[in-house]
Amino acid sequence: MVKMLGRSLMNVGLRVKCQQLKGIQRVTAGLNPANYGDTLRREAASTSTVMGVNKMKTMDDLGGPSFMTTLYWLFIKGYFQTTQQMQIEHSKIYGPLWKSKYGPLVVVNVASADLIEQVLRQEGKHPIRTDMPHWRNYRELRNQAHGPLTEMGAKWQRIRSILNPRMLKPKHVSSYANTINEVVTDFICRVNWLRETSGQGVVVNDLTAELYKFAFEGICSVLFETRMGCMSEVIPEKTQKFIVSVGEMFHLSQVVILFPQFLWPYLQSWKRFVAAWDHLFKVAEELVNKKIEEIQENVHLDKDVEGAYLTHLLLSEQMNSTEILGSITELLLAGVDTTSNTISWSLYHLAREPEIQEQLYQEVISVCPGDKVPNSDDIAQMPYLKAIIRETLRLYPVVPGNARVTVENEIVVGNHLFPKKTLFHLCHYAVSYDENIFPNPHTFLPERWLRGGEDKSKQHPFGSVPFGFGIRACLGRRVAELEMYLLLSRLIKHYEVKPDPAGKPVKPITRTLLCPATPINLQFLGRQVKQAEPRAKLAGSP
Ligand code: HEM
Repeated sequence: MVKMLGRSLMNVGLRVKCQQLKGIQRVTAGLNPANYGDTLRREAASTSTVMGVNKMKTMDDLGGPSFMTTLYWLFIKGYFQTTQQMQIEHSKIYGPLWKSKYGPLVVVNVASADLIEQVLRQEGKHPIRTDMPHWRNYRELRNQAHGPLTEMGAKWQRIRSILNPRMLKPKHVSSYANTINEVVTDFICRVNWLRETSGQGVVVNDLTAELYKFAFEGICSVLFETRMGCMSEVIPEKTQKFIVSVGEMFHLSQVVILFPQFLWPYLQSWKRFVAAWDHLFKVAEELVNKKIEEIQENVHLDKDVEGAYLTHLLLSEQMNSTEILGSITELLLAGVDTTSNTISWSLYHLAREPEIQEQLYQEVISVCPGDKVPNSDDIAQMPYLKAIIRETLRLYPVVPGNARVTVENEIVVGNHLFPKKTLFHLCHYAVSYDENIFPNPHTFLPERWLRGGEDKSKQHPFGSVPFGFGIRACLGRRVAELEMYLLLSRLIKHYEVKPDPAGKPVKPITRTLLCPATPINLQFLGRQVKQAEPRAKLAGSP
């Protein structure tokens, strides 16, 4: 029966090898999460025998470091800032599934694509990442609403059903291209100004800090059709403080969580964490209120009320204003460090690998010759550009370790039965460097993502999932991709990037999100564009 199923699947063109028949059972069962779990359970029971009696392994049978050993790794061996690397080291010691203890909290670490797939396919109807007690505690303290990042259960599902359409549907997302392109144009002008004022020829220092401004400006233009002045020579203080607060909040997040909750009110880091959130909510509130006033004015003047994301949210009246504020704050916050860190790493590698950069340049000018500015349709014809972003996210997944708490059922993962409420840490960073899935894992090889490429056909669908999986996956994925494609294609069209001659290799660190440990400084050499784009004329030759 299974063989017949295998044959028919091959007949309809699915490339499934015969030895993966077990996989077929799971893939087909995976369409129904309940069956998927049952299949794993049967397999686990049939392979685990204790004194001749079938008995499934449990969490107690898992190895892993004690709390003291974990503290030793974090603070004596110095992995606190490089927990992504600790994933790799621990998986070498304990295998792909192990448990770690953080005080009373037990975390099950999962560091293989197969096992991550097993967890995610059993995540249930309302998946939960973690209960994020510190983020939730802030909202209770200030009486603020939860947004998509922090909400749970049916309430989360309701929020996503309201927020999803205009963030994820291709026709809506491509309508943001013009707005984003305006921000890109201003960024190119800013790069030109930075080169001129850096006093170091064509070097732009601390590119990531500049890209934070781009990303904030970009997400604000999508959500509010408002410009925040991030691209001007002097950045408004409030805007600059928002960007700093995002970084501060992510950084303090991983400090606060190490302490028991009753100690938080006495911690300096908790007070700073609260102050950072206060600023994020304050800026978002001002922007939401400004939009409400604009709409009211237009209604008063009997004008048509049209607009982008927030306008639709307000007009649809599906959420009250507190709920809108909770969601908008979380969207703004999620939109800053994510895209900017990714583009920083892409440019860092392109500067070091001129052949890859040249191939990208050729692709961009062949689709958009002369002064043509890429739009969404053009991007669809740039597979190499997309492969570069994909490969960047493999080497530097912004979320290096994701999580799931299984609240609905006990689940089977890797022949072990886990009770409800088990907290799984999905070690995406470690899996991204698995040489069985990605040969030469440390090499920046965009080709591996090209359709028809040898590597692509071998890849495991859960080998690199930078935007997460399933119904809880990244809400901003489509907007983030559009921003990154438009920016990278136009930057490379205008400039040849090269390493700073005085620069050193840059390594990643984890501050909840993966980011560069030291500033990325690059040279931006103007290309000889025959007909420059109007506002980017400033970006001339060096
Ligand atoms: C390179 C860019 C980005 C990457 C790699 C990224 C990655 C992720 C990942 C891994 C998750 C967790 C998904 C899961 O648990 O399965 C996530 C969630 C989320 N992201 Fe992104 N993200 C990016 C950009 C953005 C942007 C620009 C926005 C806002 C417009 C955004 C908004 C969100 C939100 C709201 C969630 C929570 C979704 C939920 O829990 O329902 N992200 N993102």
